[in-house]
Amino acid sequence: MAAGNVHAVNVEERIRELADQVVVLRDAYYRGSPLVADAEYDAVEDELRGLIADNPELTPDPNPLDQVGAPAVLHAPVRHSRPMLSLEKSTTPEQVEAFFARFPGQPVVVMPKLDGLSLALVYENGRLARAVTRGDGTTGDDVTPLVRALTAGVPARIDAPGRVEVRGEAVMLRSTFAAYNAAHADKPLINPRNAAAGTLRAKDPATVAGRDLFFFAFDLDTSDADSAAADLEQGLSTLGFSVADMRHCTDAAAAQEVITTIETQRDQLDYDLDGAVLRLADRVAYGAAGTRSNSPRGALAYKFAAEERTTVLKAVVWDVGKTGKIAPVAHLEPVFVGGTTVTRATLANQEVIKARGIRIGDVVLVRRAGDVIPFVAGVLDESQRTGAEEEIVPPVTCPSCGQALVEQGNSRELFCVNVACPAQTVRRLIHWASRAAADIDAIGQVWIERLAEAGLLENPSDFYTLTKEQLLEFDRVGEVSATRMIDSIATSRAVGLRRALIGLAIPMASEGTATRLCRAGFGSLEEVADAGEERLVAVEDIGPKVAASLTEHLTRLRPELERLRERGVSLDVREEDLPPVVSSDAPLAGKTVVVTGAINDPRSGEKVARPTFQRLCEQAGATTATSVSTNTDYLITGADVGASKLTKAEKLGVEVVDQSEIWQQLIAAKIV
Ligand SMILES: NC(=O)c1ccc[n+]([C@@H]2O[C@H](COP(=O)([O-])OP(=O)(O)OC[C@H]3O[C@@H](n4cnc5c(N)ncnc54)[C@H](O)[C@@H]3O)[C@@H](O)[C@H]2O)c1
Ligand SMILES: [Zn+2]
Repeated sequence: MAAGNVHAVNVEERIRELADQVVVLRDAYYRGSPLVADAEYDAVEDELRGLIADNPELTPDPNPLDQVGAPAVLHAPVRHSRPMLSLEKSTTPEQVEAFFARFPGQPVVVMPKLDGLSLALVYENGRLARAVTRGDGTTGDDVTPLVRALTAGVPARIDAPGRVEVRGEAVMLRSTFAAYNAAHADKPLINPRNAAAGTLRAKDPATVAGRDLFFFAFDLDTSDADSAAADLEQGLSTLGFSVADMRHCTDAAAAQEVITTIETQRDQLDYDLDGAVLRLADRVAYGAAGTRSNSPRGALAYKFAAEERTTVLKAVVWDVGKTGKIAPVAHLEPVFVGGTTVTRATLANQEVIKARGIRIGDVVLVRRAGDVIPFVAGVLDESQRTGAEEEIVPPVTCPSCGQALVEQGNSRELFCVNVACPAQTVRRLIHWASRAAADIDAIGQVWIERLAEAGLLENPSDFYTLTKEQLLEFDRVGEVSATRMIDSIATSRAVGLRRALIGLAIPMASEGTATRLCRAGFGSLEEVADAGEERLVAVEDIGPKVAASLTEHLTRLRPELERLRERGVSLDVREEDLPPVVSSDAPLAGKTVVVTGAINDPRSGEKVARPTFQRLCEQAGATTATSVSTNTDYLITGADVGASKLTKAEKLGVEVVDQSEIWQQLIAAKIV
């Protein structure tokens, strides 16, 4: 038999196999229970597309790649005025260049490819008439009541005559997703996209209460051509929509730069995105470019690395933390996700493991998005189980010291309360030496473990009795490294109140707590230990639980504080931990501000780091906060501000102030 024939038969079979897989995977996905991660589904599509391109005569009929993925059931079908399509995908700069080459001279907007579900909002004479899902692209589901109840960013009225159709993406913000899962450990959502789709599939809005969504607009169609601007972004924002973050570009190089910016800023955004979208900025030009079987010609998607992948859960190790919390850590078959290779992920606590039904040996979905540590989001396809999977059994005694564990809170978190627990001892020593605390940078984790094992370290104060001679007795320690270690310890004696408090790892006391105590006028760690709960709760943002924990643990640590003092360690407040001296005519006195966007000094044009600018605002009398709340007076905006922060400010009635205005005040007050 000729080799060519074997090949042909195999290719034909493979194409059929892949096409069948696409149908099955899409069906499960659009029913709300995906069987694989998106990246794995995309790989199936890519292989199929590649084989069909090389063997056009073997194109399956029907070809699933020419269809828009559709949900199985439609409750209230509505036909779209024009099809809602998929997007052509690209992954290389050459493909971006080819897109620009197709439309010479046309300006293009580049925006995030939001990961939610698309919606069409139809307005008739200024009133929201219908909100419809994409469905199979031709016919979608009418989800108006759910959208009205749960989706922010969908105005009930707009100022435009006739029929106006606005399309965009309904997403669950990452902050909403995290808050919802924290409050519903027994019913966690798997990821924001699935959560958004599931929410708008609900039959009864009551069952999805708290699952708030946000609508970002990216498409506009008007019956009356003159009723909105030709520029897409301008048209949408004039009508009052939160527009997907669009940047105008006139050539491929500029677009590529924006794509890179979106990808690098991805972790700081409050929504999931799986790529960037390029699209003709002019609405008439976009319409005139027309469509292919399932995608518009005037747009192109650029795909980013996946933030979710599936892999095998090999084992679960219960890890003892510095406060005695015993947390389940997933050991995984290495997997590339969120830009790095992940081998460990958190499983949160025993309630979450139970709710997600995870077993050892399962193929699990791992999610690493934003600055959140990787976590195991669940098991997608239970039919892959072989029967050899094992239950995850929480320990009843401490894996380090053997003492019986205690359970705390609704999530039944496990704690070892033995203050002499060796694992906790080592964790606490490592924490004391870490950058945010004493910063003993010449002694790494491995050395701390070794020194603790040798009986030389038990408490942080023991660092300060170590001698060069003791260190030289260890293998592979020479004169140079021993001297470096001792010098590094000596430098750390200046640690001071704020960082020493961080270093002592008191349960519930955060870095913010330490900062606030310094600013509230506490002069030393002993003063905090002696203050009593009443004086502590008087400090802004310190509640009764934190105050009780501080008092209890600092009382217990009293002898340790004495030892630290005796060994020359400063526990007094440091200049840098105090609020800046504010002059009487400070322009921002008494104001609470949030800074967002890119900050530049208008005099030099140079970029200014956000913490530096915040410090300047503080010197002008302001208190800085990280997120907009009802307490915020001003949202100070730099360049490229995301729509979600602005909308939130608007909702809460917070005044939005451009950075230029603040710079003028800083300059006038001679702060800069
Ligand atoms: N896990 C699975 O088993 C599985 C199965 C099927 C599909 N999927 C996933 O679903 C997607 C399928 O592709 P698709 O056709 O639904 O969408 P697509 O990736 O082709 O993109 C089209 C969609 O992008 C959205 N979008 C977001 N931001 C946009 C913007 N700024 N401008 C225009 N559109 C924007 C719109 O909702 C639009 O419908 C892929 O991400 C795929 O991985 C996964
Ligand atoms: Zn223990």
